[in-house]
Amino acid sequence: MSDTPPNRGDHKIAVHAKGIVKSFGDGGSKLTVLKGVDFDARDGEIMMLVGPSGCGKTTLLSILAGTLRAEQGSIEVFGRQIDKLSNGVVTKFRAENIGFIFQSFNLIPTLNCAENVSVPLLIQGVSPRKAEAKAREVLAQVGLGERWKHRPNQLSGGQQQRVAIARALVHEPRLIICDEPTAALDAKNGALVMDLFEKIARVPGRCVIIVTHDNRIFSHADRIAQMDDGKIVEVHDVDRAEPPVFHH
Ligand SMILES: Nc1ncnc2c1ncn2[C@@H]1O[C@H](COP(=O)(O)OP(=O)(O)OP(=O)(O)O)[C@@H](O)[C@H]1O
Repeated sequence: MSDTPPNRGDHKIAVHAKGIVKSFGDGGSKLTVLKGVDFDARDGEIMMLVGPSGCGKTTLLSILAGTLRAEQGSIEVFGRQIDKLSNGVVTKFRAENIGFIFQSFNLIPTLNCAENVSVPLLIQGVSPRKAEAKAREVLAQVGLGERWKHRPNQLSGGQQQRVAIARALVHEPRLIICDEPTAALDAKNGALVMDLFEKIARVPGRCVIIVTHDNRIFSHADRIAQMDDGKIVEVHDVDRAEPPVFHH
């Protein structure tokens, strides 16, 4: 696509969210989860988002990915203001530009791994044969080359998580948004996946945003935003040699 990320200060900004407010429910049961979130992620970086359970991280990710609408605030993704787009246009924008890895994997149980991973390519009109070949290539990159014919229920939780990661990466989206991508992974596979994210994020025009509680992966971040009670309270630059420790 032709949108160019805007420059802010010395950095190109891939994602710029300002004043995001989001509530669930109404009347007496109304819960305001995001209370004016300002959040930036730069072009070419891995940005992590941490914070206590229930502080609004997943809600913010869903709004950045355009799967949930904010009540107030603006969101630019690679220079495109997605909060102003109609549902249909946002869905198309997401399909072309965003890979979303959900906490719950959301794999289709009746499809095998390669078919699951092919879905974003098929949506873009790639032929099934080409889509499956590309899907198998990406499955091999996440260490599941031999398992492409398995159905999700024939895989462990960690293997399913890697299939979900392959599906989010297969169409080479510019923005990858991940909710706890390493939660079900052992150290070896967690490192494999993070290496892959690093390769992706470092390419200009790309960006990876990760919500995580996994302090084993903090050293892979360029910056870490800390969230509390519906707001970003601090943003740290990461010292690779001495990644920060957060307590939840
Ligand atoms: N669809 C919804 N309807 C009502 N309440 C919701 C909905 N989605 C989230 N919430 C509430 O919003 C709050 C924030 O949830 P969210 O999932 O964003 O938190 P989180 O920081 O990602 O938590 P965790 O680290 O436990 O995943 C929680 O109190 C949750 O119960």
